[in-house]
Amino acid sequence: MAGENGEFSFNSSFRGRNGLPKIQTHKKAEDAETDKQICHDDSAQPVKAQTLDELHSLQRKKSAPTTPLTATQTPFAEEDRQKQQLQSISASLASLTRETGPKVVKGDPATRTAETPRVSAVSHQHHHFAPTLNISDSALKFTHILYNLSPAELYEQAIKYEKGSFITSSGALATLSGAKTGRSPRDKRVVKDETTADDLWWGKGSPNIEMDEHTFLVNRERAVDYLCSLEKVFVNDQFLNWDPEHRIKVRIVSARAYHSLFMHNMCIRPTPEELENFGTPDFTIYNAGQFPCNRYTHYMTSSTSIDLNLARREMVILGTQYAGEMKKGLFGVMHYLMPKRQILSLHSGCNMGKDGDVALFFGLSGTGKTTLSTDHNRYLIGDDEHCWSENGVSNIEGGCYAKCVDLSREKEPDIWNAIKFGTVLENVVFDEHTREVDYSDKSVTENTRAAYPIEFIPNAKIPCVGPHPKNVILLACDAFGVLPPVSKLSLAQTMYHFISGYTALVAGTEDGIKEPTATFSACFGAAFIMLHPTKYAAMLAEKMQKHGATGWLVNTGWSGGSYGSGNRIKLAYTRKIIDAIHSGALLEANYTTTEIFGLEIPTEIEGVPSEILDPANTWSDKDAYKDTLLKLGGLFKKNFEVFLSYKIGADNNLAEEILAAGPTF
Ligand SMILES: Nc1ncnc2c1ncn2[C@@H]1O[C@H](COP(=O)(O)OP(=O)(O)O)[C@@H](O)[C@H]1O
Ligand SMILES: C=C(OP(=O)(O)O)C(=O)O
Ligand SMILES: [Ca+2]
Ligand SMILES: [Mn+2]
Repeated sequence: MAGENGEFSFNSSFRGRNGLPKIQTHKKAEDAETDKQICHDDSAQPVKAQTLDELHSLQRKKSAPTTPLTATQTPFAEEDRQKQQLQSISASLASLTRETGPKVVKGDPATRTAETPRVSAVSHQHHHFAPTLNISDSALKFTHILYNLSPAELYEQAIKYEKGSFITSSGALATLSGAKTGRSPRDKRVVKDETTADDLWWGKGSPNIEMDEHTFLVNRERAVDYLCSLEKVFVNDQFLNWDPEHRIKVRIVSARAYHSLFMHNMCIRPTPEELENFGTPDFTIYNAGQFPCNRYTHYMTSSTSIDLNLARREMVILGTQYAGEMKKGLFGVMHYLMPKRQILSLHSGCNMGKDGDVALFFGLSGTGKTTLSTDHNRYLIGDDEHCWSENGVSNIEGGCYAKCVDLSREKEPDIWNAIKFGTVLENVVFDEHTREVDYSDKSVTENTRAAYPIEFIPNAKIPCVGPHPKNVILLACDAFGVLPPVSKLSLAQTMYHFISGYTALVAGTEDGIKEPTATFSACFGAAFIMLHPTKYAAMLAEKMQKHGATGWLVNTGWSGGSYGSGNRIKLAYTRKIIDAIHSGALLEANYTTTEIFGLEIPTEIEGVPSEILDPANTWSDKDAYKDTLLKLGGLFKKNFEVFLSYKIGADNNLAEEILAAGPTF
């Protein structure tokens, strides 16, 4: 109701002429009876606290011990275990040139009591080396360790201490990744030593830019010194790979709650029991994100450096806070460790039908792995990184990392609904007051992202493992608009397109890409593979043959013209195409063969207009179509030249067949 001065208020009639009604302090006699039925403020038990501090201390209680103490486990054993854990963290953070590990203590420095923290766990380590004169200042201070905090605790840390952290209307934690909003592949370095010199893929086309051991140690020291100089660091101990036989233990040391929550979501979360018995990690990341590398350091070409040392089983991150760097960095490690065990690592999404039919979705960034593997009618095994072993497929990760640009509830409901409490939302724009996210707003970056635990998808398959794949779908986002929406591939064609790894890089995921650019990225993930592409290709061919998987090429890119004149194929059509692959219907369809690429294309698919199945039909300018087709064919041929001299598999027949499976003209 509007008041005299036009101001708006509720219930203005409730107010007396002179403002608020008077409070009655004396009970009237007739009120006494009804009074007994009214629950009074003081009728409940008083709280068992004498002071406000005491009251607050009642609010929180320690988690119950997760592993019941057995006869052989005394409380002292528990203390020993805690000691070992802190010693292990201290060792992880050790300077390589001064004292051993720093004095670490668990807990938030903001909530510590006035007395000196108890560090019995670690300080005795220093005593092996009698107190020396060259002890440094850093040895005198404590580094507080925030160890495997829960999402709720990480939210509080982020909101209290990290600028740009906010809770959105759906409960997700919005955060900014800083100056870098995508990966920096040109700043990745790998230590070349006696082993890796022979094992890894180096040179033209390889993502492995070399650095020497010494320079790695320089950067490691820089990162560790930075982290130890902080009052507190976050430590996550987690797993990679849902295949229990080939599980890898990873430790992530980072400076930001954002990074800790991101990895909490993306890696496999240990149960409390698994965490108690975690022991020594197999691999450690030092993420000193906001701290740059030194450009006077050998091999450094910018202020960003992501350094991998396989012998030390360590990775150092300097000068980028983009969290995807950690996830994809570990993926690189798996691309080395798994093939050594005869397990194929895959840059693919993966899902499974009700009848147990598994499909893999290979593709570079932005081609649809996450979108298409998240399918309401199928079980999600994972959206991005998998292993294919003798046991079948397993997800490497414990979460998904979805693009949010133009995200819509209607088109991608499962991803939309996964953006809730616990999810990290990177670089999105939201309303200051309502905290509603505007997914169409690209003011910060095109590469807005959501990282959530896989169980936020309702039909996730937990544990994230499945039988051998039936369909291998290669996704390409063709910005030229000449690749058919779907083609059935022979094994040789599958290998040809797998090794080629064609797509158009769309703006966002990699730093510096502003408009779609044709790229070839071997194995649909050259930025992450460690061995020569033919090693992975040979393993894929062997596995597909052995398990009778069918290969498909799906263009999720343009139709009816190139980028600029045509349009991106409707997601609804791509989903229908994928449905027909899963159901087996597409295997039964009639096919014709295209010119130049020699691709077999179906004439009909339920729910998809037949005329779009052959791109030749969709271009109004037929000459432009042919020219563009030849242009792309030429790019494929040129790209494949470097692979001509390589042998694939045991005999060389496959290599010849593969070459013949490419464009011919
Ligand atoms: N026809 C289509 N098929 C797949 N994705 C599409 C299609 N049209 C538009 N998109 C959009 O393209 C993006 C695909 O990205 P994403 O699934 O995250 O790729 P990846 O996981 O391979 O990096 C999503 O934002 C999706 O909404
Ligand atoms: C995290 C990434 O994955 P994708 O874009 O393939 O989902 C990335 O490439 O940085
Ligand atoms: Ca993805
Ligand atoms: Mn990916």
